[in-house]
Parts: sequence; structure tokens; C-alpha cells
Amino acid sequence: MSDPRSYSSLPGISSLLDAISAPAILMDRDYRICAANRAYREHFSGNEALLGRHCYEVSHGYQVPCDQAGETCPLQGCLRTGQRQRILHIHNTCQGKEHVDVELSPVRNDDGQIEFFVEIMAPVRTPDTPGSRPMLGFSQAYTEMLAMLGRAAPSDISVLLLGESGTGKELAARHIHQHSARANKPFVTVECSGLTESLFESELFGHEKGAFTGATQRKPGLVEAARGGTLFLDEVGDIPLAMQVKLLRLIETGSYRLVGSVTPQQADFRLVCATHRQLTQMVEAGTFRQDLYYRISPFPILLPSLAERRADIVPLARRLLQQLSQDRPRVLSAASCDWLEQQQFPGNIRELRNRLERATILCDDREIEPRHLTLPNSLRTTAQASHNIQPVNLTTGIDQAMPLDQLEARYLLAIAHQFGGDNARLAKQLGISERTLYRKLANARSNPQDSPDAATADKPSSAEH
Ligand SMILES: Nc1ncnc2c1ncn2[C@@H]1O[C@H](COP(=O)(O)OP(=O)(O)OP(=O)(O)O)[C@@H](O)[C@H]1O
Repeated sequence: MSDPRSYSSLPGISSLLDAISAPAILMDRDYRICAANRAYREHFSGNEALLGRHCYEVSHGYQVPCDQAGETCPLQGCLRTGQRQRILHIHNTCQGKEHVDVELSPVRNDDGQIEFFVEIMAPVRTPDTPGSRPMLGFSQAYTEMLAMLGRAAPSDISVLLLGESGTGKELAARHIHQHSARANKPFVTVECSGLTESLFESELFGHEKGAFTGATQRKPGLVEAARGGTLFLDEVGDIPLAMQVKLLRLIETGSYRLVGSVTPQQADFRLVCATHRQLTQMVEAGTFRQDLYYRISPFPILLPSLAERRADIVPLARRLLQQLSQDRPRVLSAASCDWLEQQQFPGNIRELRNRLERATILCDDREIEPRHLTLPNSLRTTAQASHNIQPVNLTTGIDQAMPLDQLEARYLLAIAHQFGGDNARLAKQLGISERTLYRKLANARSNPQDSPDAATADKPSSAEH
């Protein structure tokens, strides 16, 4: 079977693949496409001829197999292990570049040798719903994160989303919901920061008529509203200790009582939590219950900061601009693209969005220039202060001992600023992994006692969506 084109004439192969509703192809060991079903042709190739072409060329436009182009190749993985492989790739499709969940299974001959592969592809999309806009990103850090969301979504496992403010944790929570078996049921957000103990209970569990002054009728809580769907606890790290025990009981027993009632109710929700805080350190410090931490964190997913996915900044900025200036389309000049790619964006996508919104107001013409994006010096000083960037002077005040963790936090924030977001280079020079650096930086930014100015840090409004 040296000529892959001949496979098309093998009776039944194409109609066999047509039995699979998702896009699917048959490939040989030489990466050549031997057959493709109708769904694949419709979604991936349009009218282009396919048979005999290499999968890496059709899917990625590469001249060499994926593993030689810096990506993981499922075919190689399958040959190496003899096992089915699943991976998230970015493919060229009729709609442009798309994330595609690829599953590749070996097809063996009578001697048990792998001769062919069946590749089934599921494009990963985040629907544009009133509550959320589609997520965008093609960088490696983002793709790895999306792959983890895709793994977790179909199961009912509790997911903990970690990452700096504005990295898209709420959108990620919605993505999980939309790709779960509960997608047709409600997605309910509980904004945990700032809730008092009594409010927390009545918001979450609801109350009976007459439970307290003003409770003129029975009010169902958010747990009931989420019945069958997903309960998203945003800023779970902000729940005070006294309330953590109530949440723990709800998660452990799956039951709760309305305020003013003795009758237990059965809850039915999938739990997704998010926080920008370092929960493990809070557990060590005794401000977050360890038992609750283990309950909410069986599947933690770290969302990369914008500085860790610089390749996404310009595509994201273009998408955000489309959303922001629908009536009067704006474009980014080449200089603006360069400028954006060099920025830190401690407030991540939210900050990028704010900058662009401001630029659309300042720009009278069609093209946005860097001058529309930069902040005046006076504002920049405030913005910098609000992100805890403190000058570090290690030689003065030596008679006053500073706790080492505070010293480290201050040093990291200052040095990270000097490195302009190049965390890979900084981590290398500090002799730690990039991930450790990212964690330490996130902690330094979120830990108020490390910085006297932290109290001025903006808590962005949730009304931004
Ligand atoms: N991948 C993405 N593609 C496009 N827009 C995004 C993406 N991720 C986030 N956004 C946008 O960025 C803004 C912040 O996102 P989101 O509120 O989900 O962040 P967050 O991490 O939950 O922030 P916080 O911790 O402050 O609550 C929103 O306007 C959201 O629509």
C-alpha cells in the first residue's frame, strides 16, 4: 500500500469514516491522509484536494511533522507507546485558526503492527453568550491551559482556577460549564469577597419566610438556583474562616438548610472556584481551612498572565477593539502593536481592555497610535503604585529588620518590573523555575502586608462584562 491515493478507492473506507459524526481522517505511518469523512472536508479542507497530502501540511501548513516544528506529534506518541493519544492543537480550518481536540487511535494489521491511524477532531469553541464572550488565544501557555479546561470540563470534578486578577478566570469557569454535561442548566456566580457571614448564608442557602426581620417571603438561595448546573465561587480565598466551615459542610454532605428552616435540602451542582490568592500559603498561615482547600482543589488550573502569553496580546487587542468600536472600526498601527507587546499589564486582559477603550475615545481617526495608549506620567505613577512596585534599597534601614518574605516580595516586584515581563530570563537569572517565579510574583502582588501601597490596588468592577 505505497500509494496513499489508492486508499480512496478501497471500498467502504470513506463511508466507514462517515459513521463518525466528528471530523475524522485515516492516515498511514508516513503522515499521509488516506481517507477523510464528510465532516472533515466540510470543516477543515473545503474543496481542497486531500488524499496523499501530509497531515501536518494540511492542518498546520508545516513542511515537517509537528514534533520537528516544536509541537507534540500524536502520531509519534502513538507509535512510541502503542496507545491512543489525545492532544490540543491549533489547526487551519475553513474558519481560520482554531483549537482542535485531536484523538488519534492506532489501526493494526493482522500481525498486530500499527499500519494506520484514525484521527478524530473536535474543534474547541467558546460560545458567544450574553454572559461571556469567546475566549481567545493561540500562545503555548494559553493552549496548555485550554487543554486542561477541556480535560476537566466533561467530568464532574471540582475545579480550582488560579491566576492573577484579569487573566480570565470567570470566562474559564464559563468555558468549563459550557463544555460539561450540565451546559443546558444554570451557571451561577457567587462573588465571595465582601460577603458578611449572615449575607453569605442567606445568599447561598436562601431563607424561609419570617427567618429574620424583613424576610416577608421564602427566598431560594444561589445553591438552589444552580440546581443541575455549575456553582462558581469567585474569589473563594476571600471567604472568612467562620463561613468556610459552612461551605465545607455543603460540599461534604451535599445538603444545606435555608436560614430559618430545619429541613435539609439536597444540593445538585458542579463546583468551580477561583482565586487570585495563594491558597496553599493561606492554609499554612491558618487563614484558609486545609480540609476545605482539599475539597475545592482536586483539579487546579493555573491561568497564565498576559506577560506569559505575549504572543496573544495583539490578537486579543484586535478582538477587544472590534468589540469596543463596533460603530466606528479602529485598527492598531504597527507601532501600537510593538508597543503593546512590550507592556507589563499587571491587570492583565482587563487592563488591556481599559487601555483600548480609553484609546478609542482619544483617537479621532481610524488608526490607534501609541500616544493614544500611553498614560500621562502622573497617572502612570499611580498605576505603578497600585501594582505594588516598590523601590528596593537593600543598603538603607539595615538596622530595622524586615521579614524575609516581605523583602523577597519587594525585591521580586522591583526586579520583575526592570525585566519588563521577560519572566523566562528573570527566572533563569534567579535560579528558579518560571512557574515558581510566577507564583511568587502573584503572591507578592496579592499580599497586602508586603506593600504599604497595596491598599490602593484597584479591585476591578465585575460589571465589565
Ligand atoms: N481569553 C480571553 N479572550 C478574550 N477576552 C478575555 C479572555 N480572558 C479574559 N477576557 C476578558 O478579560 C476581562 C477579565 O476577565 P475575567 O473577569 O474572566 O478575569 P478574572 O481572572 O476572573 O478577574 P478577577 O480575578 O479580577 O475576577 C473580561 O472582560 C473578559 O471578557
